[in-house]
Amino acid sequence: MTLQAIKYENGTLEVLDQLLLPKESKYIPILGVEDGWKVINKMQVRGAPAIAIVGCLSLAVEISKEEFEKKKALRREVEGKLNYLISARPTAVNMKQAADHLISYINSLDNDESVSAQEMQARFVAAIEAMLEKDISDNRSIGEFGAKAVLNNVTDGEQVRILTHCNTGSLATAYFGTALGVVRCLHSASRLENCYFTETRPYNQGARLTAYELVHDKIPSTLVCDSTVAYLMKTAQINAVVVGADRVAANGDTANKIGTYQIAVVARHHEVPFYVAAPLTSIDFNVNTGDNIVIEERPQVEMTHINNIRIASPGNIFFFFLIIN
Ligand SMILES: CSC[C@@H](O)[C@@H](O)C(=O)COP(=O)(O)O
Repeated sequence: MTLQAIKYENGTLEVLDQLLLPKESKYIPILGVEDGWKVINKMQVRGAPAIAIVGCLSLAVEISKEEFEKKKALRREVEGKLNYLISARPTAVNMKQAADHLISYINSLDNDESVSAQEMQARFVAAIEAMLEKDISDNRSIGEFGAKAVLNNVTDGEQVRILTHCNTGSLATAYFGTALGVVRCLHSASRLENCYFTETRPYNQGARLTAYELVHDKIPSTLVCDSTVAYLMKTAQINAVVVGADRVAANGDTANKIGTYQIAVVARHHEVPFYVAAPLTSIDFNVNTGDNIVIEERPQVEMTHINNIRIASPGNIFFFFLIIN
């Protein structure tokens, strides 16, 4: 059975509610942009590439239902709604890149006098639908390149131990994944001894989602506490750390799930190669360095509660770790 977090067919969209996983597999119908914005903002769908795909597909669903007599009206609606979707989660750049690309595409269709309003609508929806296929083929390439890069540092035939953080698999993308795609490729080449993955507080994308995917694919793996990473590197002979990215600045600085930085520092200390596996759509050439990446601030309840049960002592505490991306 294939793990399918995004189900789209002929203008109908459903997404797997990732907040309920692994306890429950429930799909949420997305009837338009407002629903798309909500599932992204509430993190029912998450992972930078999946955010962009679901955001854009929610727009495809909405405009497929409408009739446009004037091309300008379609262009205006598309532009406004894409800009709105970007605001759902600011750090992941993929939605912004997709919006820029689609806005310039719709402008070119608008300027082309041989294209009717109906044709413009159909072509625009087809361009969004193509994003799904493109993401899957990009992920497979990332997986292959990444596996090769990791294996370049080890002797012929040696099996490797990988550490990853957060969830970067089928649930975070259209399918296959970025960093987890590298793990999948190493496993199918019979070169993976074990994939260690962090629980990834506060939202436990590792414990809930990466665990779910690795068990599903029968990939040898071990869940570790976030605070185990330094000890693991000292004792478990990790061959490489592979993580995803929410946004990569022009100089290579990378923003990813909170905790990624400390893993990178520890990897450097232990001389373990550290790889960021990401598609070109995660690179933001408009931002020179990581200092200029807008970091998302999440509600403190995501840290103080698990499944609506308070785990932090109540009181007037200043919660420093509000920033989780
Ligand atoms: C292929 S997913 C890339 C990143 O988005 C991923 O590494 C990550 O940190 C996801 O964080 P999330 O906050 O769950 O959206």
